[in-house]
Amino acid sequence: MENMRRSAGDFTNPPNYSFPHHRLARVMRDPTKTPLVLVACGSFSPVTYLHLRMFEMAKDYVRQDTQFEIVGGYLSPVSDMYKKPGLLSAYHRVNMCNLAAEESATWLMVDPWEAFQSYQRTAVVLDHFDYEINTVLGGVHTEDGEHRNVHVMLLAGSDLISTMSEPGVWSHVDLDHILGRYGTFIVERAGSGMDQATDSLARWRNNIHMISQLIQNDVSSTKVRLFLRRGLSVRYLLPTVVVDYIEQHSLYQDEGPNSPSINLDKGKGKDLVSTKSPIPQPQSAS
Ligand SMILES: Nc1ncnc2c1ncn2[C@@H]1O[C@H](COP(=O)(O)OP(=O)(O)OP(=O)(O)O)[C@@H](O)[C@H]1O
Ligand SMILES: O=C(O)c1ccc[n+]([C@@H]2O[C@H](COP(=O)([O-])O)[C@@H](O)[C@H]2O)c1
Repeated sequence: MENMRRSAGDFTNPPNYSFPHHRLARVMRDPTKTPLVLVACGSFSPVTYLHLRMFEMAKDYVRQDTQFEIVGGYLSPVSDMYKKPGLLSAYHRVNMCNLAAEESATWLMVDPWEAFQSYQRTAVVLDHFDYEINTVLGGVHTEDGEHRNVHVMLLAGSDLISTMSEPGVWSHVDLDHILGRYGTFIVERAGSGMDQATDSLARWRNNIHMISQLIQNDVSSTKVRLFLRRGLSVRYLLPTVVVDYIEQHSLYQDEGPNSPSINLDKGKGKDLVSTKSPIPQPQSAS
């Protein structure tokens, strides 16, 4: 299954879906490198500067320490069915991500594929990107017209990778698919140690790239939501267009049905109360 490529019938698409690729570089600058697309999966409720910063940190790392060339980056907001505390509707989360991506880097896009349908496991999401970019679009080319398949990789914070060592959260088959076939860039996150995050993932270590945070910044969506509920300013924690959107639509005024009560502790508030979503029963990733 590791080397198997999916076909159209393996995926369910939301109504009127088309894969966004307007900012995907179709011609590589350096033919000696491997083209790379970064995919960040998460709630993005709301998207913050830290989410955008993850892409910039990965870009520096990729340029300095790898043989990859980034041809595009995607935010992939999770489905409403994920039912995580504080998860605003996919409609608003996707809109906010689009506003943030459009005004930020020129290579960032938002794929609404998983947001507007049933919950899709991350292994399936990465397969979807691989399928859309390499099978449907036909990959990319060098300046000499040589075809290249694009490598898709997961971009995540160390807290997300830590959950991969927690029993019952990810299926082993999916982990092997995500880390064995695709690989990941892990951005250090305050309160979630890098070594601890990857200890039990050692067998895939060649596909796991660790990126240290040289400027500590522990903005989290949880804290932003809490600030908003308390009427505190969130300006300069997230793009101004997103702050304006939140104000215009009066978002995050209530805790919402899934929200536990949280405190402004260090980290994400996750130490005080479990915010882990009930993950729907995994189907096979093959
Ligand atoms: N401050 C941060 N440092 C490093 N990674 C981060 C940071 N904030 C978010 N991420 C990463 O971004 C991805 C998407 O995160 P997500 O949308 O869950 O944001 P969040 O701030 O963790 O949300 P919440 O507070 O609602 O749990 C995850 O891989 C997460 O680890
Ligand atoms: O695929 C899985 O089995 C799986 C298990 C746990 C989490 N995930 C994904 O990881 C992301 C977690 O986001 P968050 O906001 O809970 O940090 C979200 O995109 C989930 O779909 C995926």
